[in-house]
Amino acid sequence: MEAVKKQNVALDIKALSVYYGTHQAVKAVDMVIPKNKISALIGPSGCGKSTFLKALNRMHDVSDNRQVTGQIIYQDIDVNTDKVDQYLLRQKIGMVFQKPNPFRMSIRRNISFALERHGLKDKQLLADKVETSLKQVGLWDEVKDELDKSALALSGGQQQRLCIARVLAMEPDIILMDEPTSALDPISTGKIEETLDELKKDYTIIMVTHNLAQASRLSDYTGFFNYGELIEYDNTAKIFTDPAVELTHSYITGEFG
Ligand SMILES: Nc1ncnc2c1ncn2[C@@H]1O[C@H](COP(=O)(O)OP(=O)(O)OP(=O)(O)O)[C@@H](O)[C@H]1O
Repeated sequence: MEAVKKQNVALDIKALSVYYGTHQAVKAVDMVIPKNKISALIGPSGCGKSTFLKALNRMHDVSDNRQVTGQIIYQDIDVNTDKVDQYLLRQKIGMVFQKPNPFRMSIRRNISFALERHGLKDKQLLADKVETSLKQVGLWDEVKDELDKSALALSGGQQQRLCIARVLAMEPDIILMDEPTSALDPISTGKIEETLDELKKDYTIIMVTHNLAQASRLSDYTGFFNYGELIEYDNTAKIFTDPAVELTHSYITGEFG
């Protein structure tokens, strides 16, 4: 991949390894992730994509016999150290999971809850935040008249867009997504893809996907993982048409996986 200018780097990952006990699930990954682009992470089941993604905002509970070594440079700081407040880090590097996980609360509260806990009290500001973030995910028109209804009454696709809106309300720089559409129908998937395409103007998105067609139509860059190693990371068009490594070609063409 061509060098990325420093001001365009969202994350500079150096020799990142993750261990579950003695099992090394991620093996010394180096990766420079460009800002305001969508990067897709692909590879066969169990190759360490989710483990890698979770390490980026320190979701691994080290007390659980896990170890994460290496550096994750975000805004000139290595965030893979205990000195960094994980709570603040997760605001700046938010996460959306495979299965929509809205809080058991109203649509409005799903967005405002964390903001209120952060001390935002002004009702008008809170209302503005709810509206803006729901508009960003294209959900506002669908829910504006029922903001006090339970979020659990929404469809799966709407719930996932609400979860994305909830992350956006915290004003992150980077959004991590672990197979964000794999539990959704094709229409909801299409809406989320449209949303992500729109969001990348302002946010860096790093997304694990099993869906190669999705990676190829949506992402700017693609990283191929195998057995915990990053085999290659490059422009998506290059990975899908002319990868540097034969193994990537075999995976893309469905020879294994
Ligand atoms: N909580 C855990 N404890 C122990 N080993 C784990 C744990 N989670 C994952 N692993 C192991 O780490 C390796 C990588 O798993 P991971 O879920 O990161 O892969 P993946 O590429 O995201 O897989 P998939 O595409 O199936 O979701 C696998 O060998 C898996 O068995």
